[in-house]
Amino acid sequence: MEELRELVRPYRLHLDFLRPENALLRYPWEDEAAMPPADPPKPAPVKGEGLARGFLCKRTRAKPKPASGSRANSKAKKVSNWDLPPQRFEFVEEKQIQVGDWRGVEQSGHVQKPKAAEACHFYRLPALVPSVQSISKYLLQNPDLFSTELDSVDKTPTFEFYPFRDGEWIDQGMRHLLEEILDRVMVYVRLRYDGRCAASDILVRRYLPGERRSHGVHFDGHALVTAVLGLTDPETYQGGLYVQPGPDVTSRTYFRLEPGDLLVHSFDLQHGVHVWEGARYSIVFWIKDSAQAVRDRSTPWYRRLEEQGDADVLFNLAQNFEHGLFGEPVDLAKALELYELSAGKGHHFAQNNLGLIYRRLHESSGEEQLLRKSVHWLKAAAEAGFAMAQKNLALAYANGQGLRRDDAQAVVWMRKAAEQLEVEAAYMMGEMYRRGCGVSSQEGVMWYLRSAEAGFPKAQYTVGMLYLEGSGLSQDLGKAETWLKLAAKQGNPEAKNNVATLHAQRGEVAEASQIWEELAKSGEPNAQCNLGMAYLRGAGRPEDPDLAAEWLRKAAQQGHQMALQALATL
Ligand SMILES: O=C(O)CCC(=O)C(=O)O
Ligand SMILES: [Fe+2]
Repeated sequence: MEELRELVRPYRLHLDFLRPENALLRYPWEDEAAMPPADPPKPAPVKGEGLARGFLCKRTRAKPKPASGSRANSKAKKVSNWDLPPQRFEFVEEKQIQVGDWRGVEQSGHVQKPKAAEACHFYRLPALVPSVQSISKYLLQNPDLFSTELDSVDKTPTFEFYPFRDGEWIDQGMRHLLEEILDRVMVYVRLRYDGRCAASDILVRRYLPGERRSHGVHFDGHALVTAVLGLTDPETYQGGLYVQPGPDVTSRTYFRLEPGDLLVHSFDLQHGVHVWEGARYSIVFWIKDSAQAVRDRSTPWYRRLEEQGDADVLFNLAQNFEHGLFGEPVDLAKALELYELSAGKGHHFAQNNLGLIYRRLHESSGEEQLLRKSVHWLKAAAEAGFAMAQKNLALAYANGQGLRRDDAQAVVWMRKAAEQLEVEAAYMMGEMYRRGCGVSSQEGVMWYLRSAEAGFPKAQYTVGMLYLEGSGLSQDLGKAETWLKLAAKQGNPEAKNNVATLHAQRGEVAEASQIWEELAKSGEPNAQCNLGMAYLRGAGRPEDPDLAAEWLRKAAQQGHQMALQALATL
């Protein structure tokens, strides 16, 4: 055994964070009696991963923790949104309805649109489906149906599964279980919205501990109507589907959905999902205004409604023109015109998008006035309280894009976004600590933990590394491995590499090489180097100098220093 350890020792160096140049600060804040060193070591700059390219904060020293009893400590502490229980939406109106052969109750609710006279209406049909047990059983028995592919926006796995797509059944097992339910949903939707409505997609989502458990606030712009079927007992989890009519989290309320309850809303409902505790499953039905729209994958209702000037319609249509979606051509001039109209009506999503588009246009043209417009709109949305814009404004301050570079302001705005239960912003607060932007170590680690607990893979990886190193958290190899495994399960390549490394350090070289091989084939340089070493030393792989050289070369071509050194000794 000792011999194997000896063989795999170099792998330890491949743990990214353990390389001297990436070493984390160590502050003994866990020990109440101890104070941080008077002159703490400067944090090492870390390359741009995680934040926008070019992000590099000035190095600042972490401030010593105030001694207990000091003024700072005795100030009444504001309760964080992260510690408040989710607030529930209460339906007050209800009436008896008949949907085909189903008689039941329709509950109506609405929220006022910000800065507009209109309200957005939605409905809950309690117990539309008498039992969802067989569906839940099917989903539990087939966990692999859920995709671990990465979301195009935030690059984390989605854990979603489409049994029905573009008007066609894909999964016959689910067809058997859902066909009658879909019929019932459609009878209701046609009565309530438009007699020609047709189902476009059905999506099953899961939100499990350790996995992604939040979808930021958004519109379902591709569907005229969305219906969400509850599958999980709401007593067993906290949070869930929420409506957020205003720009900020304080306007957010959560829908209680018993298994079998249906919640129905239109394209202009600002909503999202955040699950604090427990596990939740849901089924989402996306419905268009005609069978033709399903066939064409189009959203014709926006063109029909455009003239009425609703800010949500203008925003959704602008997105279609910006990206050439749903049958519209890419037309940036038209997109800008619509975004401007929507932003002028106070639409914070439109304002945020304008901020980003104007910055892109500035980058390609060099026109200063475009950058001023970008900052104007980002600030408008951020000051209104919109977390996405606050995050973008923070990065603009950190990178000096259109604003004088200002780390303190970057932290202020990122903290505001993170306080709104934004898992990526929370992770970035941790990064800001690690990059020496003036976030205390205590606060930085707290944000990493919040983000990790909410399922954000990069934060899970980082928390794993903090436990491994005993940096900021007391060293705990068990917890380290648990967090690294969670991040690895969500596809984080560095975490997979380090889980393999931990196996290797215990002498479990077969398991280690297996993981490295998979990862190396996907192009991860640390794993390529480690696999090369495994072939070189015959650890977990037959000794094979040719294969060793091949993998080491692949890693070296990506600039991997260890691989370069190892190659030089061959
Ligand atoms: O899971 C849910 O309840 C809804 C998810 C959602 O909003 C979406 O998929 O667009
Ligand atoms: Fe949605």
